[in-house]
Amino acid sequence: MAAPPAPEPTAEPTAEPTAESGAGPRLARSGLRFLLRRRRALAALACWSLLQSAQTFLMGLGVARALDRGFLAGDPAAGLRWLALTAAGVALGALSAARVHRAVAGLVEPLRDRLVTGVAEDALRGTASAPGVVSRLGHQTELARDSFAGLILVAQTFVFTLAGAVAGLAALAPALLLVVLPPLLLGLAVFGCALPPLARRQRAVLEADEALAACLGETFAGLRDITACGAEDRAAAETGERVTRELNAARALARWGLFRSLALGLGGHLPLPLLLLTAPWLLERGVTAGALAGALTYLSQALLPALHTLMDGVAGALTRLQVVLTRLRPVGRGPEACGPPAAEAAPDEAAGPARGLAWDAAPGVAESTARGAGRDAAPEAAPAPTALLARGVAPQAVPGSTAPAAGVAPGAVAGAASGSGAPPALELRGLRFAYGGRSQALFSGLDLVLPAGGHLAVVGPSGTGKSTLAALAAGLLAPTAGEVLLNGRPAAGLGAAEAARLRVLLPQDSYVFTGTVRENLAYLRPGPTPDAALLEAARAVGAEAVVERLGGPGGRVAPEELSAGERQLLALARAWAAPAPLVLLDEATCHLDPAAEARAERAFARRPGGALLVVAHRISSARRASRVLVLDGEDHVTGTHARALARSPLYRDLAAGWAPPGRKDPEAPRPDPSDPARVA
Ligand SMILES: Nc1ncnc2c1ncn2[C@@H]1O[C@H](COP(=O)(O)OP(=O)(O)OP(=O)(O)O)[C@@H](O)[C@H]1O
Repeated sequence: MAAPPAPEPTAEPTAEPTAESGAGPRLARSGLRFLLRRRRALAALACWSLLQSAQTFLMGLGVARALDRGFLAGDPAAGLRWLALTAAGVALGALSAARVHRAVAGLVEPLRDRLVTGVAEDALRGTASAPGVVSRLGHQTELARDSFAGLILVAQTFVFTLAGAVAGLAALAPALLLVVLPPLLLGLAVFGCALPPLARRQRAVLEADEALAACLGETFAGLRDITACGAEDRAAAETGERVTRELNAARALARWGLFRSLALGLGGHLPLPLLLLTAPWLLERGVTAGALAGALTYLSQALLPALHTLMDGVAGALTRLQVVLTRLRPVGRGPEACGPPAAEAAPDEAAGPARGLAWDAAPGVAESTARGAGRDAAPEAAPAPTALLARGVAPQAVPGSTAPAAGVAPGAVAGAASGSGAPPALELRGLRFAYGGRSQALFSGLDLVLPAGGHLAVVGPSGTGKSTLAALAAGLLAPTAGEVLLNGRPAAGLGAAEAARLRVLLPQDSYVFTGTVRENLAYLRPGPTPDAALLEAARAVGAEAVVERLGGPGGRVAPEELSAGERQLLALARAWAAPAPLVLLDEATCHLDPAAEARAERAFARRPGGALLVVAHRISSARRASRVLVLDGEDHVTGTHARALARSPLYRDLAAGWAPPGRKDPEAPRPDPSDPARVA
């Protein structure tokens, strides 16, 4: 069964993240309540801001009077006095700016205290993870404070500048207001309408960017597993989808950004030419040349910059504040990494706005879920390839691949038969390989045939190329010369997904991912798999106790809570349940004790029609195989255990101290007369 197709990237990002619908207005209301409870700080802010209004007021008035009563009236001294008064207003404004910042601090510091207290209390209650607490106590609360301060300053500057300019225009000539106010109000109305969608689009860009970053992080960290599972196409498709989503979100934001420009044009720029166009009409009604110049000063020096700051800053600050506050006290989900969409998340993770917002209450700032916390998620909670694997999409489901039929019994190998006529599971023809042109070749002309049902152990000292051989056999490395055939097909010509259908490679560090036991064990199987089949796989390799302890197929797997051996057992069960004809164990049982290792290897050797290549880290492992390949520098010896003993001094050394002579060997391999494994 093919996996459900990945959702088509939408032309426009979802306007409102579902779980956070209504969070904006609720934040605004609770923010207002927060401010109203601090009337003294508000009053101080208003008082000092009035001085800024006075500065604005004097700015245009001073220019007008300097012209009308000074320079144009032939009294330059009066003109200079008015200009001096205007300069004094500027000094007054500078003084008030410092006080305004202090008053703003009186409003925003309590917010930070409140946030810090809440996070600390959560940490003490043990409901927050350490990395999350550190980030929330530091970066996130600072971001909330800065965004809140920015919002207050932008709003305060605009309101008090507007008040000063309107008062000044009224003082110069009320007729000026008739020209200036209508476009200004129209611009503000347009901006007011565009602000909520703008903030949503800005938020969508932020979330798309975070999701892409999280997805890329997981993908890069899990590259080896992605390659081993043949999931490159899938990973590329998902990453590409995130890129497209971010692109679409950015385009949507840019489209809505046009309204911001329109609003600025109407409210800030249009009054200037209007004043010039209506100058004759205004002059007829007694407006002086100085008053006109003063009005132009108000527009260009005060209103336009204030509008610019408001329209540029408010949407971004609002969005940042909303995002940070909802994360500190989550009402929804954080950045979505490469993983199942929200609907697939565990119910506890998808919890909606059940809690209050960060403004309202110091205690109880909630721990984000591993997903909701985005980059704060405990790093160990979901190992790198998790998201890719957790999608439950087997590599066979990669578009374009030919998936084997669903419902293959565990341990039964799809398309493989041990009978005559079946192609070998693995064949190496004249294999030559060196890492780089100048390195010594690890293999030069190695021939090897591993038939369906065969069991080969690769042994040799460290660094002789055992893992390299496994990677070559898996098609993960390309030979310098010669050929690797998987099930009779050149590995070089296989797509990643097709190669993954023909072999499973288990490295020393086995990966399990956050999800259910079922998802972990069934990952390499196409289509739905009955639990009984998964339990059978677990039993076969000796993982039943781990599965039981985790709560059966539906139990949750937390990789960081498993020992290395337990992780290996789950990975072995997954490989055993896979329909691939060839299993390559590259020291994949190194964390198991000898008895557990023996049980797992025998289980793989018994897989009907399945071939096994084991990179052995214990000589007992080699003893169980029907053929042994001894890597000893340029010399390769292969054959049965007896033949290897006879022909390879190295193998004799490795086997020394093994079973005492004459003792019945419990690891003696089953007779395998049909196995034509050979090395030239
Ligand atoms: N990516 C690489 N680039 C260059 N040289 C490499 C690379 N990987 C491995 N080698 C070298 O190739 C040789 C064989 O490495 P390989 O890991 O296959 O040996 P091994 O027999 O599996 O060793 P061990 O038993 O210690 O795991 C070593 O000398 C190693 O340093």
